[in-house]
Amino acid sequence: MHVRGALSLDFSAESYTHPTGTVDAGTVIAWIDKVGYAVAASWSGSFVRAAYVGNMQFRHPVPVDTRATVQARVVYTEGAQIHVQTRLLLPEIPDAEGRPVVCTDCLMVYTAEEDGVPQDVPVWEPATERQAERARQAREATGLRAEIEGGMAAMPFPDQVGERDELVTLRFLAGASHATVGSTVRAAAVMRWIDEAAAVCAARWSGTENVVAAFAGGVRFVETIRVGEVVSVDALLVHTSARAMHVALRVYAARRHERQGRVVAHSLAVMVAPDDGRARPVEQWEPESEWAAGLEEKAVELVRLRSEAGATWSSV
Ligand SMILES: CC(=O)SCCNC(=O)CCNC(=O)[C@H](O)C(C)(C)COP(=O)(O)OP(=O)(O)OC[C@H]1O[C@@H](n2cnc3c(N)ncnc32)[C@H](O)[C@@H]1OP(=O)(O)O
Repeated sequence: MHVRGALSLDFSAESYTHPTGTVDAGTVIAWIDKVGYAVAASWSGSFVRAAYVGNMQFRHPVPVDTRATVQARVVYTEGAQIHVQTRLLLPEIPDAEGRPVVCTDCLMVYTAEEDGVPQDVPVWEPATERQAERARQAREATGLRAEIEGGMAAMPFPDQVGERDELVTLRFLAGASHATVGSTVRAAAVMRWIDEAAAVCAARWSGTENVVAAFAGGVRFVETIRVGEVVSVDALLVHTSARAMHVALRVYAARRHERQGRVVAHSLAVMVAPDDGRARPVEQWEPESEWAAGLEEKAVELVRLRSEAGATWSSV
């Protein structure tokens, strides 16, 4: 049955493009964005742009050559914004209750635009109690998100790091294959670059090639990136717990003849080195300067706030 404002699509990754046997977070996010985008665009009847990609707890790996279903539905609208709840499940793999295992879920916020100008969208009217509850949660999450975003923007990245600090910068050229309508780069492409930079940073620190994202703390897109621009992603290790690495991420874009990039997005990720399906212990990192200690404290608090926001969201 077709429900307006909702869509479900199936995906599968092949083993020759994913030699580790499981699907990377960048690909998973690209699938989720495809379905979320389609739902938001069909709801608004216009072009939409991702303004925010919510927190994702990656609870279960997605194996290659296995059907993965992404479901998305509108849960709230406000002016030009469309809030879309998404989740990825594996119909062929049952959880403890015999239902398809849910690998991750996430809230996406899209803005409807016409020639770069935000356009109000038809109002989403909840028809059931559960829909009303989800709309209420989305409305409330807006306030918490603003608090988190303020904290992210205030996180100072250092100009220079110490010897024991792990800072990785990856650079990409935004190409036509990364673009959406209007020659700006898709959210999913930025998310993939962020995941790749976080993975290299965590791999270097842990000394193991196989690292995966256990948690991706939402991405706030501050500005658009245009095709042809040079995109740099800074990934900085800011905290270790016994088995996990917190990585702060900042994305810059610059026209190719410019040296100084502008900040276009920021995020936080929790990476682990899995061994037989469980995270294994990692070497501990200690902040060696005042700024590093400040950054660590802030990052841990933000990941906690973000995890809480995600947990509240997924409980309905
Ligand atoms: C949908 C997708 O799968 S996208 C693809 C990319 N990601 C993946 O494939 C990962 C899929 N998930 C998995 O395979 C498993 O959940 C694993 C390997 C990540 C983790 O397995 P477990 O060891 O059982 O997970 P567990 O919940 O104990 O967490 C491991 C560590 O990460 C930390 N961690 C996980 N999520 C968070 C979070 N949101 N905030 C802070 N720390 C976190 C835990 O605290 C723990 O560290 P600690 O022991 O130092 O406290």
